[in-house]
Amino acid sequence: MTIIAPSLLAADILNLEADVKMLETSGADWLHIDVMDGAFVPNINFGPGVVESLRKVTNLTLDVHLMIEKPERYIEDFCKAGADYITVHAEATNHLDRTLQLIKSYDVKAGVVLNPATDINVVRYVLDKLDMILLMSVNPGFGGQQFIEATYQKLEDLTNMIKGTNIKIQVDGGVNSDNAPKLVRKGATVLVAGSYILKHQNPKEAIQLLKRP
Ligand SMILES: O=C(CO)[C@H](O)[C@H](O)COP(=O)(O)O
Ligand SMILES: [Co+2]
Repeated sequence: MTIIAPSLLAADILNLEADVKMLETSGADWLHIDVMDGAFVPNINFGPGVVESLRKVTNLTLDVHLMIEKPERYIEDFCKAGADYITVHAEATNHLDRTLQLIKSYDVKAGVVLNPATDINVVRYVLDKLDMILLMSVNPGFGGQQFIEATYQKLEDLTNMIKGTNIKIQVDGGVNSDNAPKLVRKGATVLVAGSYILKHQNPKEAIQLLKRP
């Protein structure tokens, strides 16, 4: 069954707890928390304090997507705040292997994120340290962007590369009920969707449509 992770980037920040409860009752499996530093991406939002507050109000898996330069500086803070998964951009650190080891030292699940133009070969020699690989299907920094079609081929190539492992493949950016079935067919196991779910008039129906095989 595909895991659906609504992105809180599209939530009502002044009513975050209400949106979290609504997503729980609507069938969300995880919560995807986008963290942006205004340097790696041209936007700024949540820090570890928000993750800590979310941890107090939900038992859903907290999936933290770090869009920050040198993420190794903040791994301890996000692990202690209660993250279940932390994904770091391969493009944002000079020490990917060491950063993944650091995440795992806190007994938190570790993942690598690849921007649309980044080759999948950058994860080839760290597969043993990965619980998840996140393919960005938009350029990171903003919600509500259009899905990049080249993601399908990249996903197919990545699915072949990790065959025989338990690594999850997550796709993030412009995901909706039109592209979800093809993404799942090509190997995606976790779908992130912000605008599609949170701007839908019936988020429960939106989540069901994304889960449809
Ligand atoms: O990482 C992200 C942006 O950098 C978001 O998770 C992503 O854009 C989700 O939003 P949407 O589904 O609206 O595209
Ligand atoms: Co994201």
